[in-house]
Amino acid sequence: MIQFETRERDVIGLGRLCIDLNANEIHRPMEETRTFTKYVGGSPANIAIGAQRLGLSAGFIGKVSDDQMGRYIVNYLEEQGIDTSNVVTDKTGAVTGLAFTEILSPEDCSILMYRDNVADLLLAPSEVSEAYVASAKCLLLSGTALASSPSREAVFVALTYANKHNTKVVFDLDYRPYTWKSMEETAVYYRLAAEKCDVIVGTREEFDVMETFSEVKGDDQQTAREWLSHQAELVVIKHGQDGSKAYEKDGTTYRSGVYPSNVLKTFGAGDAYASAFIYGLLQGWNAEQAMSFGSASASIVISRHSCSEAMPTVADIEELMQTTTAK
Ligand SMILES: Nc1ncnc2c1ncn2[C@@H]1O[C@H](COP(=O)(O)OP(=O)(O)OP(=O)(O)O)[C@@H](O)[C@H]1O
Ligand SMILES: O=C(O)C[C@@H](O)[C@H](O)C(=O)CO
Repeated sequence: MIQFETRERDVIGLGRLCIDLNANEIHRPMEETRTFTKYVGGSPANIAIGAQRLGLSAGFIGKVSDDQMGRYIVNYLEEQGIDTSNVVTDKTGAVTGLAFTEILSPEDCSILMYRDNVADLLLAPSEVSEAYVASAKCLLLSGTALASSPSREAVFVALTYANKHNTKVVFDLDYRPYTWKSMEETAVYYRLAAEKCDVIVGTREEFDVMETFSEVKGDDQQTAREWLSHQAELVVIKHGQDGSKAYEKDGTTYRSGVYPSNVLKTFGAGDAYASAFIYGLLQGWNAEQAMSFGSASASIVISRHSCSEAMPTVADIEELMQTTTAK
């Protein structure tokens, strides 16, 4: 079980704050889409919003554009009760990343990302506060924040502060290929970060990317052995509809099934899972209980149109777990 310090704040997200534009006309290609609904997006933003929705106290370290979109994001975070004191506004004319989503079918969804000159990757090392990182029980790091400088260096400064103050780091790999120059670059920086993290969460495919230069070749137990040999106390490997597995340093392993869902769209599952999983760890639950809570949260979010706005409450999750059986 992960032991957290007693702190002012439960979790601080670090990474991108973006806008999701989810097609309203579902089950058709985006070429035929006329209208979208705007939501706050960005995986770490979704996770922080999900955590706050579950009653945790969340904050964020990030950078937004100096325009209506940036202000929309900050306003929304504040409406949710999330601390935005460490969300800075870019002054170089950078823009907000846009994620246009296409829902062709429950199984066939895609995301078109506009991420040129985005503000979130301009977060500077000097904009990461040591005291702020030290004020939280855990830091939620999105792997995409490592995709380019200066955000990359800001991440490593945040990791230094977190390790110094025993702020536990949850590293959600969140691999988004369109943000990286190459898979090799991703592998190098993911490894450097993962070796300084306490919990690592990713899909099998995301671990495969991180293990590009490793002996490990797609085997969950070898993956766990690799990353638990560093600082990590817990490695969680997600397998979509096949559920997820968790591995601890002492060899304990856990498995979680999935809760049947009336799937509208599949994206957002990982963010819902991560926020509820972090909630479980912070309650002192074991990994199996936390994973199950995460799976139930994911089942709810993929049945709804949004990601951030769809994040459930504890009551929502508990009701689903009481009325549905995971498989
Ligand atoms: N079709 C589904 N039905 C029910 N639960 C699902 C489904 N797909 C995913 N989940 C749940 O969500 C969790 C995370 O999903 P997945 O493994 O796809 O991660 P991910 O790829 O990070 O998600 P995302 O699609 O948001 O990027 C799974 O472990 C499972 O519990
Ligand atoms: O993380 C992104 O940049 C895209 C998200 O905003 C979107 O909601 C999603 O893919 C959730 O996983």
